[in-house]
Amino acid sequence: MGKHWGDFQYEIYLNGMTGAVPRLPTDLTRLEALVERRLGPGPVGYVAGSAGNGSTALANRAALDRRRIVPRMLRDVHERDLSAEVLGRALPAPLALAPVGVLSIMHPDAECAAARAAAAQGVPYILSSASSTPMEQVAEAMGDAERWFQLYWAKDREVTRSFLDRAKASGFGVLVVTLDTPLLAWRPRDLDQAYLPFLHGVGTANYFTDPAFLAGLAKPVHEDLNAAVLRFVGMFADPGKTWPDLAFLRRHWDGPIVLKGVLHPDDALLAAEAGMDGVVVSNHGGRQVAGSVAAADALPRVARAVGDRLTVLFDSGVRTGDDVFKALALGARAVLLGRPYVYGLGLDGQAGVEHVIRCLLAEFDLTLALSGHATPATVTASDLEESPA
Ligand SMILES: Cc1cc2nc3c(=O)[nH]c(=O)nc-3n(C[C@H](O)[C@H](O)[C@H](O)COP(=O)(O)O)c2cc1C
Ligand SMILES: CCCCC(=O)C(=O)O
Repeated sequence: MGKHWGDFQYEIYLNGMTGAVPRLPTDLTRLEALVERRLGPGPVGYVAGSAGNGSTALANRAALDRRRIVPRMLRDVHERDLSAEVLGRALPAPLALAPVGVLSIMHPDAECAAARAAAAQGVPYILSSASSTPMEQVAEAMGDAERWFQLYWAKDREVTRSFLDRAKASGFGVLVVTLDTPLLAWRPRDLDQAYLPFLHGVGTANYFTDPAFLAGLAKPVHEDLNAAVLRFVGMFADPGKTWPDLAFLRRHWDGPIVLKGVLHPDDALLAAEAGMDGVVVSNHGGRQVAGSVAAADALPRVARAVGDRLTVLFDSGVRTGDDVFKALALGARAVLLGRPYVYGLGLDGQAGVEHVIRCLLAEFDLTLALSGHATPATVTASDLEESPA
């Protein structure tokens, strides 16, 4: 039997009774305001911000809020097991930390702290290509814990191939290829603050330590940072890529490949035909296409289209345990969590990320039980109803 994540609530109550109040709020939607007070509008604006007027991020929330759980009673939820099999891996819960770049703007221990927190809780950590720490260092911080690598599919084939080789050698088992960021979207909050970390060489660590990337520079990075940044900006992604190009990745990666940023059912079918193992139904947390379909609205259509052919994962807007429940009911096998863990990192480093993971899974465990389920596997579409708009 798995551990009961919900028991975390008693730990918090007992700590509180002995005078040790929890350091961070347990309602994760309160973290953003706290971290903004601590770190200021530039970094937090970058994390919290989204594309255009923010309509997609709002739609992500609305699509989850509109769906309501219809709890069932008297179904023996005394013993519960949150574990889930995802891409051949036994996970303690249907959760992974989403790939988020440039974490050094939140905390000096950056990706290593987030990765250690994920490892301590047994949750897979997905390292961004755009991390502020080289992948080898993050891997070392994680011991043998479950880690996945997110690829920004570079224009330069040699850099892509080198990233895959390095990720493999560093023990990353699943490749997550992000498709929705061939260009950076129009992001007014960052534009108005003139804040883009990459232009200062932040979030470029994997590139600036890569032999294939460095081979394209006339001078070492420390002698001409501008040239290095320009090379990064010009090649980190490739708007010219099309579906047949996936054959290259399939040839060079033995493990599971998951395509992140799929919203149209036809794209999910193309992913299956290209020999991929899964998709993440995601609109990048509303950061790419303003006016896009909400991720939770796209999810059931994608899940229905692919059936058992692909593993369907979900992110964009998950903030609570009931959101995790709803995503599973809409057809996801597991969810990725983005901004909340980044705020936890900004507020309290590794401990802050662990706090966020434990709160989310405690709330999920209790929601599951109180809705009549002892395991995520029994949650289906019939557990939800859509409230009238
Ligand atoms: C600051 C920030 C940086 C991100 N960087 C990446 C990245 O490097 N690669 C990627 O695939 N997704 C990236 N994402 C998107 C997340 O992986 C994820 O899709 C999104 O945050 C999920 O939405 P949520 O924040 O509402 O949970 C980033 C998101 C944020 C907020
Ligand atoms: C250069 C890639 C940007 C990182 C990212 O994915 C985001 O800010 O959403």
